[in-house]
Amino acid sequence: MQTAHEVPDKVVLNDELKQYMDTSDEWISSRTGIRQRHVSTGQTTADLCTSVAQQLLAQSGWSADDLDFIIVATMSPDYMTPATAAIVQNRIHAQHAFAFDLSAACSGFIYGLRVAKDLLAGDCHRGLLIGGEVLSKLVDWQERSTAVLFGDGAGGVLLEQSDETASQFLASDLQTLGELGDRLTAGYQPVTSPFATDATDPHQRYFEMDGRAVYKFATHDVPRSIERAVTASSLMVKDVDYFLLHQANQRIIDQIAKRLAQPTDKFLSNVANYGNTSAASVPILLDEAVRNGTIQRGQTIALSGFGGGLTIGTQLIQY
Ligand SMILES: O=C(O)C1CCN(c2ccc(-c3cc(CO)ccc3Cl)cn2)CC1
Repeated sequence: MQTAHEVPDKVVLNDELKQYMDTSDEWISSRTGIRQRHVSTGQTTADLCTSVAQQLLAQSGWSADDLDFIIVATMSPDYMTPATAAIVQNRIHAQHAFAFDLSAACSGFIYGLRVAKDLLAGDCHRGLLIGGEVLSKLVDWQERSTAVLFGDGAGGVLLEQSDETASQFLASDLQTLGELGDRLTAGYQPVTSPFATDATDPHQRYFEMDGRAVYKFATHDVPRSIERAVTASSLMVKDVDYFLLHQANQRIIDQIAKRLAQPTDKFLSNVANYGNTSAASVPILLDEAVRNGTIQRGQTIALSGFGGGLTIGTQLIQY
């Protein structure tokens, strides 16, 4: 499993946000653990994902012609159509790959791992799964409760059909709580036409979040998802070497560690540097942990995403 990531060069420190809203480094860092985030100055989700795809091919030695599929997990695509994955497919000239986007917000990369695993169990031999976001275009930069939380970036993996890859994927647990969907919304597109007479949904294009509700959901339901995946893998929570959770908020990560009764040093974290990058957060964290040697071959890793939908996804892997 090759890993790679790409973030915009522009770094915005917490204190720089004081120019746009009433906030402070102290509030942001104490309540979220975030100290900075990378923000696009013009790069699109497709741009970031294309860079990740090019890195993955260069690292693996495979050519774009060898790819059977490209999946981009994103809640911030460049267009409704073409899919961001299709833009990437064109740019890297992966002429034999079918390409599609997957929309599951912060669980998108984990949902994508399940889809990719099933494709590789069939007639597909090689593919890319990339989580990519430019959330800065979905943020109301005057709304301090949400604007301080998010960042831009992309991360991904090149997966191949092999006995090793098949054995790497242990159990997964994917859940959607649609009844809580309105607790976290972004990118609403109202019905507009000469015939539109009914009142449209009050939601808007920018992020809106019931922080308390999403916080409670994350701290209650994510531990349960991890426990289901671990049990289904005939393992115990203590057998997991590292937990790579969606990087939304350090207090949430610490609370999940407490509920699982596991030491916090098993829970890798880079939320301080990137903020919440939704579908990109787990693959960025995975790539950094592989590159800095934290994650070693043979270790048991729990990958968990959670957020919009509301969704949860946990994938256990034997790295
Ligand atoms: O302490 C405070 O006042 C607030 C309390 C609420 N907080 C939250 C709450 C939820 C999220 C969040 C967001 C997403 C969206 O991708 C997904 C998953 C989560 Cl768990 C992030 N922060 C921030 C600090």
